[in-house]
Amino acid sequence: MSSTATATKKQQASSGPVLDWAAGHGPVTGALSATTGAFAVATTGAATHMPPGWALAVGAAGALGHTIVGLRVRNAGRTLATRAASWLVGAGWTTWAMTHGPLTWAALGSLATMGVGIGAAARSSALFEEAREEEAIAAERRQVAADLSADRRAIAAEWVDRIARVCSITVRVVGVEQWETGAGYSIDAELPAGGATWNKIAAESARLSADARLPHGCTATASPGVHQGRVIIDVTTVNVLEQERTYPSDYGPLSVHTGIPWGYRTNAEQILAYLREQCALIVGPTGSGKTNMVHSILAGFARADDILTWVIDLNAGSAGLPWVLPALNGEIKAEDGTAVRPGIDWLAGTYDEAMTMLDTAVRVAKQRKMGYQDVLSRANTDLLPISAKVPQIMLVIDEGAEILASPDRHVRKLGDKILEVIRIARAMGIRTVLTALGATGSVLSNLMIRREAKVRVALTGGEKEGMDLSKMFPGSRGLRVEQAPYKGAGFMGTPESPAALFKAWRILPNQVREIIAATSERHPTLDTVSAKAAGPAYARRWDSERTAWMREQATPDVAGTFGTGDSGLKLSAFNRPEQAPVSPEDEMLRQFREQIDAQFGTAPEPQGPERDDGPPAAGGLNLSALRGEQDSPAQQAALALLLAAGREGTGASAISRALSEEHGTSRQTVVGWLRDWVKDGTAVRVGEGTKARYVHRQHAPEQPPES
Ligand SMILES: Nc1ncnc2c1ncn2[C@@H]1O[C@H](COP(=O)(O)OP(=O)(O)OP(=O)(O)O)[C@@H](O)[C@H]1O
Repeated sequence: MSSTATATKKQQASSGPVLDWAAGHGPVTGALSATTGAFAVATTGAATHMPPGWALAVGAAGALGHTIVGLRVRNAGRTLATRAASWLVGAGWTTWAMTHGPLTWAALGSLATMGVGIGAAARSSALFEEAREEEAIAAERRQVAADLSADRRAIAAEWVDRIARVCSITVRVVGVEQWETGAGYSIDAELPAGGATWNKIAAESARLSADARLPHGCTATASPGVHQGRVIIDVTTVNVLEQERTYPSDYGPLSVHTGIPWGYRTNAEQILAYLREQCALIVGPTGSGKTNMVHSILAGFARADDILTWVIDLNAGSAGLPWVLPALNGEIKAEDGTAVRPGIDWLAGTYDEAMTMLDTAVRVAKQRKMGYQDVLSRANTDLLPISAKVPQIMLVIDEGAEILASPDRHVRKLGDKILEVIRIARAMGIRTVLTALGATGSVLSNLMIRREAKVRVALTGGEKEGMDLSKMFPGSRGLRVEQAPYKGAGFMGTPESPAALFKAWRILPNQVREIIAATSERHPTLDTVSAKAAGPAYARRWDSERTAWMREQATPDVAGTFGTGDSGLKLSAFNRPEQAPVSPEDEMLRQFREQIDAQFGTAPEPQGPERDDGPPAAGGLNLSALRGEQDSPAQQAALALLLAAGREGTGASAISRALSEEHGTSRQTVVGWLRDWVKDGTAVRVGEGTKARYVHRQHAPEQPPES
């Protein structure tokens, strides 16, 4: 819209002028309006013997009015002249026509010629006006660019001098790029002929930083440019490692394929961990911010729609509890008031549970290898294609490195299982994140860890003792512990991003709760092939006897695990005697079980590759109701197997085979249970004779609508 039209609109809106001298006309309508107006005035004026001088006076006033308005909206001189001339020519013709008679061929012919003339003049002045506006905008842009490049030129000149002074090399700066994060800039420079290399500048990093008077924690780091005669110098001007930055509040979906953000670099850019094939090792002494970092890692995994997170924490469960308790406690509800799923898929806090989890992981990996042969051959790959339907399992093992290096034979068994998972499960989509307090020598000398765990983090948090960065990041030079003296800060290196300074985001319990709520619907469920292999060990993971250890750990202030006093999780339900007819813990676990049962079924909802993704179906079987005296663990396990069998269903023989080792259940007993379940609607029998299968009602083909 032209400035004239804009000004007109504004004017109308504010004062509403009686005579609109700036009334919008195009070249054609303007000319038409002028000529028809002049003709009308001339004919009426002649008929009524109006003094011809009046027409001239009106024309002069029109020219004046339009000129004033034109000046106010800053029309070009050419536009003003065109408009004023149109008024005056029109008025002149009217005066002449009134004197000599408007209805003569001479008057009409000259009027038509005048109309065409006014139209052409108006068109040319409109075009000129448009061009003038465009030129003004371009000039403004040129000015901004000039200011910017003046800035860059100043930086370039300053660094050419500095490099000459400190390194005795005269470079030519090719480009300066200011970082979008505002934390510094990069200089692209050409090295002089004569064999100067980028390393010579890199070696003087500390002196260059001092010469540039950079704040503490900021660096000037040189790295190779596009070819060996070029160098890139990254200069940080703001020490973002010193600042406390909270976990980004965008909890949008992530994927194992697109990388999971674990923190940010000194240029404030996110650093991503790609864990489809890699395992990770995080080392941090007590107080370095390791627990906080684990929480921000779990946050990233919770946000992914193709990751299931299994956590082992034999140390009071602090790594996993905040991701389970708010859901377990019923503190968080979905928007529609239904229960939310915990932010992690399984939490092992005891030796036995950890062993069960690791055994399950091994079984799942082996089963996937067999069950997905056709998928692998169709995709022509030996890496199982991970998706929301066939999710990656991320095993997060707090102080896992200590488990691996433990002198205790019992604990070492767990360590061996961890190594087995790392060894066999890469292709099948199970990877581990191990944390370590330190003592990494023996762990890092383990070939399996060296080969498979190349995503590495060393949190220093000011700790200088026992931090051997050269072992954590072999081949990296110039990393010094004292560069990152802040909690949550340290070094991170991945196959994609060389080891360098970084910091983890601070994540507080309220964000953990927000993420649990925001991601509840997004978590995948274990695929049918894996769920079958996982069996009851997985399906019953939230059972009361299995989660009993949480009762001891669920002290009133789990917030302590976040190192914060006031904004911690308030696990009030643990301390609410009025809600605890038996004991607060039993009541809490009962509620949790009911919620999980009601919302998702205690067993996973296997979603085979053939099924659509979707939110977990509500109204799963309330297993809590079945958990009576007569309901034996074997029967519960059988029911879990039925659930895990999904749409395909299963039979008495298969169930009894699966139960025989642990429970010694006979086929006959299972037949009895199946018959009972068909009677009470828990299961549906499909097929006949040898093809007869039992399908849990959740997966039954024609499931009656829930009442
Ligand atoms: N990324 C961070 N940014 C800012 N401060 C942090 C960060 N991470 C940790 N901190 C601070 O450091 C303190 C200790 O953190 P955290 O409990 O995670 O350390 P830790 O290494 O797990 O120690 P411990 O083993 O004793 O639990 C926190 O209370 C917090 O004040």
